[in-house]
Amino acid sequence: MTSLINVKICGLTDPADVPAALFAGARYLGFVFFEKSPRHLTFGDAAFMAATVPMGVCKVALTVNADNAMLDALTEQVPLDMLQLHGSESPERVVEVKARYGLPVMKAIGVAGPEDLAQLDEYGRVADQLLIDAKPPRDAVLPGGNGLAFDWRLIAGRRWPIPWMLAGGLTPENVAEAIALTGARQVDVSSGVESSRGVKDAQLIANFCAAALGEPAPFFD
Ligand SMILES: O=C(O)c1ccccc1NCC(=O)[C@H](O)[C@H](O)COP(=O)(O)O
Repeated sequence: MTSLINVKICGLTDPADVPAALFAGARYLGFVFFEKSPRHLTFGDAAFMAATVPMGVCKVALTVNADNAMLDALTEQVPLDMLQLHGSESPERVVEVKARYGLPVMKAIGVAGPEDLAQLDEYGRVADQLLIDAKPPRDAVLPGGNGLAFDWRLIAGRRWPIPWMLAGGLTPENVAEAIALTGARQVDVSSGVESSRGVKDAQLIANFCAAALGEPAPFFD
């Protein structure tokens, strides 16, 4: 039976992370292009990993306030299926990026309180998908990938204009509850499937996907 939940494993850093995520059933793989991140990839490394991803699995490039020169080089050198804009890109910039690269755009929105929810409708008019993440702390180095959750009750029962993904502090232990509470049909994880910062763990990836998909987790010896 096909599961109704799509999982995105974000911040793959090792070529072995690709088969680990695919075996676990992930439908989206995220590659980070942000130099301050422990998950940052060169275009060459990302292209090598992306070449091993079968059709039907979405290769997502995550960028932060990237300019056209950076995105031109990225899209020329790495085969991609989606761009994730994880900075303070305006709705106008989302429209521009969609038109220039012809790729679907997922806009990340940081949520900490009810005041952050108005922008969901605004970006819902221009993006192809939304990624609803925890707003980073004021002094955070990274705008995402911090392993922090937000209060899921803020978005429980919400009506969504476009497909969306729940992110932020998800783990194998809490993802089923997060899905039940928010009604998310897509979930994203990075820190929650790492053995140390920036290092993905095949068992944790399997545990996360199994918990999200409502299946028993396989055990790797
Ligand atoms: O993951 C990063 O290093 C990163 C760096 C810069 C901007 C965004 C980043 N990650 C964004 C993601 O899509 C993460 O998967 C999402 O924030 C959830 O992360 P986590 O809370 O660690 O599961």
